Amino acid sequence: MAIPNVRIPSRQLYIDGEWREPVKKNRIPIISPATEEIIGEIPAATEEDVDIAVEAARRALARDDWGSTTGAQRAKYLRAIAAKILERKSELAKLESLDCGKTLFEAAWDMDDVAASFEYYADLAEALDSKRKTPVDLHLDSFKTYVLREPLGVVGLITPWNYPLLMATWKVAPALAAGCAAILKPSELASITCLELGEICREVGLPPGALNILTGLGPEAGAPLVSHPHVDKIAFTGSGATGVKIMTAAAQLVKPVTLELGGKSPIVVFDDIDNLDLAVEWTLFGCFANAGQVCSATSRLILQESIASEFLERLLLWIKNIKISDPLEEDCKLGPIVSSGQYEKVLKFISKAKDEGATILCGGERPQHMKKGYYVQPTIITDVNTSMEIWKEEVFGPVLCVKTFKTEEEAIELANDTKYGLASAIMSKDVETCERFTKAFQTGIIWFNCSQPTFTQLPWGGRKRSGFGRDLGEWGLENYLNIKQVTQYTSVEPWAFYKSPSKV
Ligand SMILES: NC(=O)c1ccc[n+]([C@@H]2O[C@H](COP(=O)([O-])OP(=O)(O)OC[C@H]3O[C@@H](n4cnc5c(N)ncnc54)[C@H](O)[C@@H]3O)[C@@H](O)[C@H]2O)c1
Ligand SMILES: C[N+](C)(C)CCCC=O
Ligand code: NA
Repeated sequence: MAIPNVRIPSRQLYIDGEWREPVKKNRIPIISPATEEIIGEIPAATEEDVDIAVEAARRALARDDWGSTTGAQRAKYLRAIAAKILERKSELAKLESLDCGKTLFEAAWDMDDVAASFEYYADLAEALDSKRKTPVDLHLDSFKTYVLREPLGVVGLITPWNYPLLMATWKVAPALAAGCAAILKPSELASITCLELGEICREVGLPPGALNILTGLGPEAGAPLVSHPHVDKIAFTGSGATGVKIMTAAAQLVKPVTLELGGKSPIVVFDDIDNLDLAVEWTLFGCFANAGQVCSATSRLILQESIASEFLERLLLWIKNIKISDPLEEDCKLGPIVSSGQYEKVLKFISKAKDEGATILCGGERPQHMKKGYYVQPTIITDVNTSMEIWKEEVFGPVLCVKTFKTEEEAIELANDTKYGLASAIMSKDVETCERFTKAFQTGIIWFNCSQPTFTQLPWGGRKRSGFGRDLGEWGLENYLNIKQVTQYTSVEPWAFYKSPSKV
């Protein structure tokens, strides 16, 4: 096994521009998903730390060095952060891989995306200066009006472990671009790189309190953020169950939330595809990248019956080439699941599918050559019916389930046969078929002839039980802006609704 030449920094909470020990001094061990060993620890914030961080954020908004900045000034901080991320890319990628088990290659990809997101929102922060005040012409002589776009205030950002720094960045970068003061609560299962973002913010001189980073458990550090009266908005990415808790708690204060939740996304493959291998590779990538721990994973393969057996044979051949190893090893294509809890959950989904009568076409177990770590083989499940758990529930592991279809109507029905609505993919050479599916798919993201490519400029989010609101693109920035209308009476004439006492 490759021994990583990277030290895991020991950090405190990042509050008000400095490192602070949690009030209760609690810490949480970091367990390597590849070796099951304790490799470090993170600070565990509680309600008391949330109060301190919220006050620091409020002070930042009240101070000129953050609260009165122009978008162009904020863009400089965002670009400086992007530059530092790239400078430390190799180290950050290793830390991410050690912490959550993703392959080093994918972790390095993430770091490029992180830097690109900070750069992108730097551009949008600059552009915001000219859009801050928009006159609205009412075609009236007596009124002049305009609309202001202002920072929303103090925002709480609660994020998951599958793309730790990237998911945090999708919220931190637009929140800072908008001029908000933010409190980030990353997942307790993978917080290392998010804490390093704190060090980067300190190094680039981001004004104290503009970004605070509180690591810790969901109920202890996340919940108090949601119910804090001075947190103006919660942006959340994570599981549906937590999303419901957050929405319920936020509703008590009529606090706005955006929720990016899970999915059970379909990939529909038609028999007119020219290149079977191309479709096979996207199918694999769509379900097994990041060991299937992707909210948008296309984990339901819906195959046209006429090519089903040939397609499955090709899938089995390609799967043999997936290198399962320590995620830091060169060419590793499948690392471990993030934690023992998630690992057990994935194996339970597979055994329940077997119990319900499905066939495990390949995989289904821990790979024999991996003696330690939370590894699961890439798994394909056939003979699935639509009442089975494996068809309906998000596994969040390398598990693909397969059904076949004869007609387009049947394919659409199967694709939409889910409570989720995040993403869908279609593989066909016929543009009109693809367009009909675009209309029919009940999801926020649609991929033609591919699965998963994600671009910072495009809106990301779902509908149905996959949540609401959009990260990324200009929509991501809107999440953190308050819209304020200003109406001015410009006439010198009386309003004349009441009778004036001076006019007897
Ligand atoms: N739609 C998307 O863009 C997207 C992206 C990544 C992950 N996900 C989803 O996230 C899930 C996996 O992530 P996870 O296991 O980290 O999710 P999770 O819901 O367990 O945790 C997410 C975050 O919420 C916090 N949290 C937990 N309980 C809380 C509470 N009561 N109050 C406030 N915060 C609380 C956690 O500490 C963590 O930071 C999957 O379902 C996946 O589909 C969605
Ligand atoms: C950029 N990816 C790979 C599509 C990740 C999406 C985030 C959801 O888990
Ligand atoms: Na971890």
